[in-house]
Amino acid sequence: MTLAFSASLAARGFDVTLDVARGETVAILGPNGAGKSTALEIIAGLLRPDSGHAEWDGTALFRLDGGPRGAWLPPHRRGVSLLAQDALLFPHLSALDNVAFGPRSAGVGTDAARATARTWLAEVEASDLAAVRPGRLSGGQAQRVAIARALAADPNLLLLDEPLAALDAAVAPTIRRMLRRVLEGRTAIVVTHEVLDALTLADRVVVMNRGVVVETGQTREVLERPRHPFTAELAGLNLVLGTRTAGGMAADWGELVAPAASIVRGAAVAAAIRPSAIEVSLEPLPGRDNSVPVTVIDLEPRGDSIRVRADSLSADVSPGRAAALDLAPGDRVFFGFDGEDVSLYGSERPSTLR
Ligand SMILES: Nc1ncnc2c1ncn2[C@@H]1O[C@H](COP(=O)(O)OP(=O)(O)OP(=O)(O)O)[C@@H](O)[C@H]1O
Repeated sequence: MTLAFSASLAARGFDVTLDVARGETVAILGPNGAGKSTALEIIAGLLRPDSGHAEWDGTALFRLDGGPRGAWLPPHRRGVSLLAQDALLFPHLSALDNVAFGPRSAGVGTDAARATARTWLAEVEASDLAAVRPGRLSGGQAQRVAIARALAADPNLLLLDEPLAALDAAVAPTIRRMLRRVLEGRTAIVVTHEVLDALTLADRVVVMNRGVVVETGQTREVLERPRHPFTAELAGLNLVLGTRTAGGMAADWGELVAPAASIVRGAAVAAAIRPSAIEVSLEPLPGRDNSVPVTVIDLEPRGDSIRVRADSLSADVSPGRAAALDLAPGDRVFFGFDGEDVSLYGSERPSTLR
């Protein structure tokens, strides 16, 4: 591991261990207040944890575990560049000089620093903005310049805190594509609460909630086969935990029909079901492999569909279907889906939860 990090900070309920390998992009995914920014601030050296240690390639960034070998490297000596959520550009400097600021601070001469800055502006497809002052940049343009500025410091480790959150929906995809290219082969941690960012930018994902890591692994594997209810919620999937039976699985609220030939009976299993695969009906659905009686808890508009949250599962229906069913909280209805709509897998992830 290139970065080995472990820290706790009681005031923020934060207790996290994570690693990043050289050339790897790791996404930290989680809701507001999960501790994602706290992790970046501690790694960058802006915040001191109560205890813990972090090493980069064997060199201590900090070691606060007591004893005589304590260490605390100041932020500018860590080789870490943090693009914070509120990355402000210097208003009185052109985009080029904003990007040249890092190399200049490191002692590089003006011309050489500007040459470096031009390279990084080109890297983020913003060469044409070199002479423009920040006040005249759009949100997307300013973010390109801020990313170039973070890269121009030539960090070993790049930390990006919600790099796409402040951007218009129309601009985010082009910046996301640019970031994907820029991050290729770089060692980086990207904080996000968007599953799409994790899927497009990260090799591995660390899911956090309330200051702790709840799940980690290869991005696609974690998001398609969540083991933790919280990850399933982020991924927009129903997660059912239970035990493998002959025909599928036993959940605490009943039996689910699902194919999964390779999992032995009695094993702890998880099932993921897309809400859009579930049919909602006022009557039992004998034609479907599964017809689960549920109680509606609430209805929530989601894009062009309505999410029907029930006690055990959630289903997405069209607004027309929701109106036809005249659904309301407390209603008893049936959720129908077939075995082939259920993705069944072992619920343990022993090797990747590090
Ligand atoms: N400056 C601060 N002083 C004290 N507590 C803080 C401070 N900043 C954050 N916290 C608390 O620390 C916890 C973790 O917050 P943090 O900002 O790291 O979460 P986050 O996952 O980055 O959330 P967001 O997505 O909202 O940025 C929260 O309980 C938060 O209230």
